[in-house]
Amino acid sequence: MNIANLSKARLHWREDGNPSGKPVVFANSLGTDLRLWDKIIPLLPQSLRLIRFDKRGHGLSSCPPAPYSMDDLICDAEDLMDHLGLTGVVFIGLSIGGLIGQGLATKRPDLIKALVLSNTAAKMGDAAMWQQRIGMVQDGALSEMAGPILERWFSPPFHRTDELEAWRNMLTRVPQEGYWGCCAAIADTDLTSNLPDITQPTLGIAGALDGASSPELVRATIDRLPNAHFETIAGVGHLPCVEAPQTYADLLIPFFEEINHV
Ligand SMILES: O=C(O)CC1=CCC(=O)O1
Repeated sequence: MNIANLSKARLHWREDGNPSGKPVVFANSLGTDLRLWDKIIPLLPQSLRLIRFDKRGHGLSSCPPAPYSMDDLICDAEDLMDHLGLTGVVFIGLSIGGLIGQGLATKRPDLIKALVLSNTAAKMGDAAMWQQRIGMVQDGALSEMAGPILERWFSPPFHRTDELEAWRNMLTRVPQEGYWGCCAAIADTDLTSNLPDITQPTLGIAGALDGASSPELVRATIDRLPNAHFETIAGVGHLPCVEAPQTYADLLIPFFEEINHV
């Protein structure tokens, strides 16, 4: 098991592919850990160095006292990449992971060569909605909230699969403090004014049935980036890497080729 003891947190991370290959770093969504990418990793070129991590308060990483700021989450990812000696990274961030990616792209352009912004936006939801969610989680209601959250994560057909229960388990076992700490970071974040400065090549991905970040919302962010293009995956919700892994990989691989990252 790999644990990096960083300046503000201890992060659990995992590496697949070729340790000497070009680096790709994956960042997960709220309520998920690095297993979010389990189906994607084997579909990608194994010549790449494929690194994923549990953000603070999730998975096997430490759970510092909440609330967290987006700067904390960006700093954790930056520290991890520096700890691993990475440069020229393709950073793939889903949802809150995409907010981290947007922040890193302008803070550390030396580190981030290109971005995949999946099911994310420069601003996600409004502060009142997040404050309500924080209150409910602090009252111990994460299990009760799981139904509506899973409806945003997955399409109706996926809800009839045996896998759904496993994702419910992942979500409801997130430490309360880790979950609401990340909600607080999202509530306070609006990166809209940074978008024109994200000059790295970017692939935007949306899920046609995403109830958390609609294709219109994702597109509104991607359209403001100087060097980006946008794709929508049909029939999937907020976590297309889980519901349609082959389609997702079929978007990533040509993007890697286009930016000479294979
Ligand atoms: O839990 C949700 O509603 C989906 C989500 C919002 C931000 C994130 O990372 O996931």
